[in-house]
Amino acid sequence: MKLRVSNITVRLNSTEILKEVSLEIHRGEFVSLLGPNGSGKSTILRTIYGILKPTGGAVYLNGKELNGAGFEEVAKLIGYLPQEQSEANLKVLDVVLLGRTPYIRINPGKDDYALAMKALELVGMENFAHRRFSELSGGEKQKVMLARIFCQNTDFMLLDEPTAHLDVKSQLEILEIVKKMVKAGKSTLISLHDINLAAMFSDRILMIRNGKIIYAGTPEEVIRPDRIEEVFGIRAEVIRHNQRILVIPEVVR
Ligand SMILES: Nc1ncnc2c1ncn2[C@@H]1O[C@H](COP(=O)(O)OP(=O)(O)OP(=O)(O)O)[C@@H](O)[C@H]1O
Repeated sequence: MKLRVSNITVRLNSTEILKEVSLEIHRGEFVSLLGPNGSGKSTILRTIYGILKPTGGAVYLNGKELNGAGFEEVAKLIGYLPQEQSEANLKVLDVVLLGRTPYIRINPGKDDYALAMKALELVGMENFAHRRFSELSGGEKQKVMLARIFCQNTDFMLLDEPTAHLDVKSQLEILEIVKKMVKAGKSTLISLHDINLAAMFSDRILMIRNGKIIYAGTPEEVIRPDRIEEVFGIRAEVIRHNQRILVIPEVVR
């Protein structure tokens, strides 16, 4: 399992949003994209999934170019959690079952329902199975959307801000689930805003600014005060505590 993004350039409305971005993700890797608002994190994820077409470069999964592959083929290999949640007027269980779409021929079978319920249990939302998705809170919706990705059971997960809307315990629980899946052989590329969470869970971090990956490496290599200042425009102290990296931003005046 290897995902290779080779020199992709993306132009939207004649503005160059991504500039020759290259990256690789291997089996069993948890890789985070860190960067300020508008730096291009979602655009990278959307381009890998094939929603946006690059004007230059290409995306390869296991050596095969993804551009041109059919939706079903891609959806069996890659699960994509978008930033915005669908407001579909469906029951929670049916939203999760959408993750089984690439595998379902006519109607979902017993196994599909069982996998969807298991995924809901994984995110602690099994009691919400028969509620309307549109009536849930932001965090509850986020967990249901994650359950959908988990029951899609792909080798590769693209997660755009999976912890947005979640309380601190849920943030840790969700990233723990993803980490466990990664340890079991899956891979993930995650866009995150919380530098401390990224440092805690990532094998590697890609720092992006103005549509370019400018630093890449382990959290120890990348999370440094000078780099945080360059990428985010803030001063921060970086401390090591109990083998963890903690970033303490200075108050911006
Ligand atoms: N369809 C579009 N047309 C023109 N510009 C676009 C379009 N979609 C996105 N952009 C711009 O591309 C840039 C990158 O957006 P993107 O959503 O990838 O950033 P991001 O790093 O994910 O930001 P955030 O942290 O705020 O989610 C932004 O400046 C955005 O305004």
